[in-house]
Amino acid sequence: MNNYFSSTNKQLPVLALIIGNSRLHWGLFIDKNLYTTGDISHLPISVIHQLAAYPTLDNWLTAISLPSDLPIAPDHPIPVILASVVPSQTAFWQNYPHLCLLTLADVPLQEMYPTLGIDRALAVWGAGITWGFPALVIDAGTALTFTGANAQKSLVGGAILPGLGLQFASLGQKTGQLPLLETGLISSLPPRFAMNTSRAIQSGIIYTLLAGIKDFIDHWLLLFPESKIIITGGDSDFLQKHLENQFPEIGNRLILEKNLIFLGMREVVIVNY
Ligand SMILES: Nc1ncnc2c1ncn2[C@@H]1O[C@H](COP(=O)(O)OP(=O)(O)O)[C@@H](O)[C@H]1O
Ligand SMILES: CC(C)(COP(=O)(O)O)[C@@H](O)C(=O)NCCC(=O)O
Ligand SMILES: [K+]
Repeated sequence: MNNYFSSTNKQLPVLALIIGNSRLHWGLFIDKNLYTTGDISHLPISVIHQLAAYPTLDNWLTAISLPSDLPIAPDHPIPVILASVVPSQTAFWQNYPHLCLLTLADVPLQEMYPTLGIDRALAVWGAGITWGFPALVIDAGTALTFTGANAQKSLVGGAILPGLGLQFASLGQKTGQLPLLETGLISSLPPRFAMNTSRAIQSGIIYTLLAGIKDFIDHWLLLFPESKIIITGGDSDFLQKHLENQFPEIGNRLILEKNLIFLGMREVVIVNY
């Protein structure tokens, strides 16, 4: 791990970046605490090269909308901890000074398989450390993933399926006459047996997704009845709200934590150095 992250610098600000398949999620740690977060589009390579050449706070202020009143000097270099599941994006960051690129080797979870996503490893580790093991994480991002760990802090495994937005996009893009719908525009659940095309798509995708999530949770709880279940990702508010309505006994035990992966990053890098 980069020397910058050694104990002498532990009071300094650190920017944590998670590169997902849809967006870049950033979180600024100051003094080991998550100070502020945001979600933005992937940064263009030109901006990343500029940041690598001048990695100072004032350059970061123009690249992402950090608060302007931070307790950090404008010429202070900002170290970056990066967790990426998009290799083409990871490559753009290789020359950033003070870069800490997280890999599975940084996560103390046992029995991981080599191609497990670093986001999933960090999320389930963060969940277990914060709420206790066993833990099941549901990450409702571009892909929707289930990732479980047992009381021995070993990966039990999980599942991957297209996320809510990707399910709408696949119907909108791969068919001749279905509209492209967006999750953000759905204010209420459709009738299950719908009488127009948009509501029929919403019904099909949302009710099968909610039922599928319930089924995975039921199976997990047969194995680990006392497990905590944490939901995160861009569609987590939407899914939690509707799971709560449809299946109150499951909805009520779901913990919603939008910053779950940052909690994992904090555990594996920030608090230990
Ligand atoms: N402003 C937004 N841009 C993109 N997706 C969004 C936005 N707000 C909510 N979402 C939802 O978030 C999902 C993507 O989740 P996110 O956790 O951001 O993905 P990833 O981590 O894979 O990049 C999409 O399915 C979409 O429905
Ligand atoms: C499953 C994922 C695509 C999820 O990514 P996301 O939806 O958060 O962008 C990512 O964790 C990944 O590429 N995983 C590698 C395969 C695996 O975890 O088994
Ligand atoms: K995800």
